[in-house]
Amino acid sequence: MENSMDRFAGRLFGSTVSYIRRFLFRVLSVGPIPNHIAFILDGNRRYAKKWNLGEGMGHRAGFLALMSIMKYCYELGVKYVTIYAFSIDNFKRRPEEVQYVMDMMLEKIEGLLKEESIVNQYGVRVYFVGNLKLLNENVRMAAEKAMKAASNNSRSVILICVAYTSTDEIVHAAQESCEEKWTEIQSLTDARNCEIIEEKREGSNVIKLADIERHMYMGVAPDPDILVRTSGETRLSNFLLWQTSNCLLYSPRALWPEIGLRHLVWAVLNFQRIYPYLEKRRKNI
Ligand SMILES: CC(C)=CCC/C(C)=C/CC/C(C)=C/COP(=O)(O)OP(=O)(O)O
Repeated sequence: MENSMDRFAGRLFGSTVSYIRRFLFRVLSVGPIPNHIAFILDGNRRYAKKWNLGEGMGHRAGFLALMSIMKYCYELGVKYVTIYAFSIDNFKRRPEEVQYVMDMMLEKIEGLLKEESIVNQYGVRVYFVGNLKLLNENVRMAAEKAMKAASNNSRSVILICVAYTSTDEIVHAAQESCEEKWTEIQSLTDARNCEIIEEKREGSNVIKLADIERHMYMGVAPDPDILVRTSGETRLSNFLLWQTSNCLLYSPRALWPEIGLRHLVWAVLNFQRIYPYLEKRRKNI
C-alpha cells in the first residue's frame, strides 16, 4: 500500500515538473530559440571528489546530466546539440582513467541503440566527430554502428566529439582540401587538356574557405549559437575554435553533473538578449 502511494506521488510530482518545464519553454519560445548549443563537459572528476565518490562515478553522473540536458534542449526546440566528450589530449591521462571512460562510452553508445533510448524518443541523428582512428576498435565500431542505425532520424541531432581537437580538425580539413585539389589537377593533366589547365590556373586551383569548411568534421551542422563550459572555466580548450566566432559563451560555476534546467534557461535568455547583435555580425552588417 505504502509502495503504491509512493509510486503515485512520484508520478504526480514528475508530471507536474514536466508540465511546468513545458510551460516555461512556451514562454521562452516567444523569443528566438538557438538552433545549436555546444557543451564542454567540465568538472566530472571534481564532482566525484566533492561527494567522495570514485572517479568513474563522476563520469557516470556526467552521463546522466547529459541525458537530461539533451532532453531539455530537444523539448525546447534546439535541433543540434554538440558535446566535447573526449579530446585528443585526454588520451594523455592515466591509462586506467582512459580505459574507464572508453569502457563507459562503449556501454553508453550501445545503450543509445535501445528502443527506449533518447535517440529513439526524440528522433536523434547521431554523429561521432573527430579523429575516430584514434579510438580502440570496439568503441569505433560501436560509434559507426550507432551512426548508421540513427541515419534516418532527422528531428534532432547530437554531435559527440571524441578524439577531437579543433587544431586537428583544421589540419585534417586543410589536408583533405589539398588532396581533393591535387586529384582535380591530376585528372586534368591526365586528360592532357592544356587549355583547361590554363583556364584552371586562373584561380580555381586556389583552395577557398568553402573547400576547407566542406571538409570540417563539424561541417554537418551549422555553427553553434551558444557554447556552455561548466565549472566556471572560461577557456575553449581547443574546442570548436573555427565555429565559435559569433557565439555566446556561457560559463556557469556548476560542475558538469550539476548542470540543470536553470542553466539552460539562463543561457537562452542571454542568447535572446544579444540575438540582434549576433545576427548583425553573422550577416556582416
Ligand atoms: C557516449 C557518450 C556520449 C559518453 C559521454 C561520456 C562522458 C560524460 C564523458 C566525459 C569525459 C570527460 C573527460 C569529462 C571531463 O571532465 P573532467 O574529467 O575533465 O573533470 P575535471 O575537470 O573535474 O577534472
